[in-house]
Amino acid sequence: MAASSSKQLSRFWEWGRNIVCVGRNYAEHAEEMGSAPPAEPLLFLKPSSAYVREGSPIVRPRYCRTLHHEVELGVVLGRRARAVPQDAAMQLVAGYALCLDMTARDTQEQCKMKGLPWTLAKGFASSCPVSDFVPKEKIADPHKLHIWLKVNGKLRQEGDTSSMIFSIPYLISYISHIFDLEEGDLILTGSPKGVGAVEVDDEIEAGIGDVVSVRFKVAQGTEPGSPKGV
Ligand SMILES: O=C(O)/C=C/C(=O)CC(=O)C(=O)O
Ligand SMILES: [Mg+2]
Repeated sequence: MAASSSKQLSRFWEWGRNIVCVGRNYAEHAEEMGSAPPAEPLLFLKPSSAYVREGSPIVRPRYCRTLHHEVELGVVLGRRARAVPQDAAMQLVAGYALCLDMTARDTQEQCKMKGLPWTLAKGFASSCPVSDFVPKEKIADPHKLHIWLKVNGKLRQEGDTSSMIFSIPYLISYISHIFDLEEGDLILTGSPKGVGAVEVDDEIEAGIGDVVSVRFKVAQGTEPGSPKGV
């Protein structure tokens, strides 16, 4: 199948595509979480309904008391990838996006203690805010990007993608040997250190250098029927 053009992929989040997340891909973030850096990529998924765009709020689920920000570089696939060797992986990339891996940290701690998957902590509605699509031609080297995040104007997180434990071609190749990646899929490549809590009415601003930035407000979820099992 031919690769999609940047124009076709500019609204990748509307396609209902997969969101594949990489955890503990920065040693200093693994350390701040009290976790060891992984020997192999740690993967989890968010549902495509987790996407949220500027103009809509990030909604803290009712079952969450400690909602954390994680700023991450997102990689958007331009075509299907199955068992791709590392040296061919970058040809499948269409572009990038600034992404937030919003995390119900208290729920995640409960899940970790009970040996449960992280879905409730990582996959709730609006847990994946994304920026505009950045075509790959605009990024000279995705492993030399400064990603940053402010809360109410105060710098909370910054990191350089050169510090990733597993590179983008390694991740694409690794994931594509487990399941097919599809055109429009998004890979969140992990958070640098400095994750922290946000409160209702806070404003998050985050970006990739001066290439792209986004702003989101935090709101309280009001849906009844919150999970009680965690
Ligand atoms: O190690 C932990 O307790 C938590 C790790 C994460 O939440 C993983 C990520 O999402 C990440 O590193 O970006
Ligand atoms: Mg993350």
